[in-house]
Amino acid sequence: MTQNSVKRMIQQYRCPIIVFAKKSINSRYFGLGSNCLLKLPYYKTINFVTLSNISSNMTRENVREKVALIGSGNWGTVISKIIGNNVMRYKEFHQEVKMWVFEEKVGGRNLTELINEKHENVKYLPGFPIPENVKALPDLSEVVRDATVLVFCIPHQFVPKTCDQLKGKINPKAKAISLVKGFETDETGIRPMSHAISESLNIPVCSLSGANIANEIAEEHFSETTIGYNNLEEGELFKKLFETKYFRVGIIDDVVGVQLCGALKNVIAIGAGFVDGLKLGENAKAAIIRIGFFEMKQFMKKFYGGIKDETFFESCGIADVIATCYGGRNRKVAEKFVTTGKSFDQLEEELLNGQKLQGTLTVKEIHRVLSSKGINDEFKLFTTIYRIAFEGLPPKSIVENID
Ligand SMILES: NC(=O)c1ccc[n+]([C@@H]2O[C@H](COP(=O)([O-])OP(=O)(O)OC[C@H]3O[C@@H](n4cnc5c(N)ncnc54)[C@H](O)[C@@H]3O)[C@@H](O)[C@H]2O)c1
Ligand SMILES: O=P(O)(O)OC[C@H](O)CO
Repeated sequence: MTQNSVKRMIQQYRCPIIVFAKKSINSRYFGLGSNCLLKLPYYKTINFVTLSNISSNMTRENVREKVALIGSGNWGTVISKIIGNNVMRYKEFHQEVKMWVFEEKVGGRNLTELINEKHENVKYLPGFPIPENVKALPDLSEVVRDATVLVFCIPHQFVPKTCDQLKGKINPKAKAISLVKGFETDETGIRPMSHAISESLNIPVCSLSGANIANEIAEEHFSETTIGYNNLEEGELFKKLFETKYFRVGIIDDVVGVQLCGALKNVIAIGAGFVDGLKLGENAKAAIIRIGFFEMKQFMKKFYGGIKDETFFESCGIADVIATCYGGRNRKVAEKFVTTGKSFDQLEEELLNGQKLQGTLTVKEIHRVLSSKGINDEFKLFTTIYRIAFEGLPPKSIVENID
């Protein structure tokens, strides 16, 4: 092998690491220096190691994270664009992203085939290109095989079953981040998605949530988001994976707080939609936002110790309440609930083309917890929203039943 053939190999295979079988045959032997001498755009350094010292040389720096994206709905697809581009920018990551698609037929063809052929999710995010290094797959096991980073972005009702399917299939050293806006409940309280995933798969889980209406971010309009971490190193790695010029990432050591805000703001959005349907104007909507924000904070503090006050003033907190009460799907469908008198299930089916509401389920889930604890009176807005949505209370009660 000549110096030129080694260079060609590096370029052809985009190698970040070159392993030499014999100690005597090393990078100097080829006149390549002890580390990277080629100014290639895709790696900052190329690591030359010999087989004999490969294990000691394989530091965190040169073991690249393989990213699997679990989900490909409206937000999942925007995220595939962001992380697909970012893994190409940083040497910490392997350059392919495998994306799990819950397979379905679109125009008689498999959605995975359409995504891989057109590099576009024609059903959940039509009109926006997906980077070519994002590979859509219908088989969950194949998506997570070898992955060291799992990004969960599916509606919260599908998380338990998806985790069941993942048991025993993932890399035990993997780490995850949940972009899911929802939680699990039972009579005793709530279980954040990060805990549900972590307990099911025995891996650490961070969270990401913010004022993030997917289509606006697909357009690359400026927005912010918040990552909640337990371990700073993981928080910083995830920031690298997600941040772009138009998608600014703040990090805070409050995994639970970040994601609970993301779940509960959907309840407030339903209240805001009722106000819009009733045409009560902006003052009334601002009042619902204020009271909703207060109940959200009370609820979180009651059910979880350790949530930081600062979290409520990050993108995941007040900013997401505002964004979702003006531009989200929960708001839109709640408005139609008032103006058409149809049920939420019917409207979801008719208006969202397969996309899922998270707020209606969360309204039911928190009502169950509040009822079992006998504390509905402490959460008058949340309780009224439940009763309008599911017990036939007139929508105008939204402003009559609150103090
Ligand atoms: N869309 C947004 O603007 C937005 C922004 C931030 C966060 N989120 C959150 O991200 C999460 C994912 O939402 P989304 O917008 O990507 O999805 P979506 O609502 O657009 O689409 C629903 C997805 O669920 C999939 N699905 C249907 N049945 C399934 C099943 N049985 N098992 C697994 N998957 C199934 C569909 O294939 C589709 O990919 C939600 O918690 C949502 O609140 C959404
Ligand atoms: O469309 P929604 O109501 O699910 O809200 C979308 C995002 O969560 C807003 O941040």
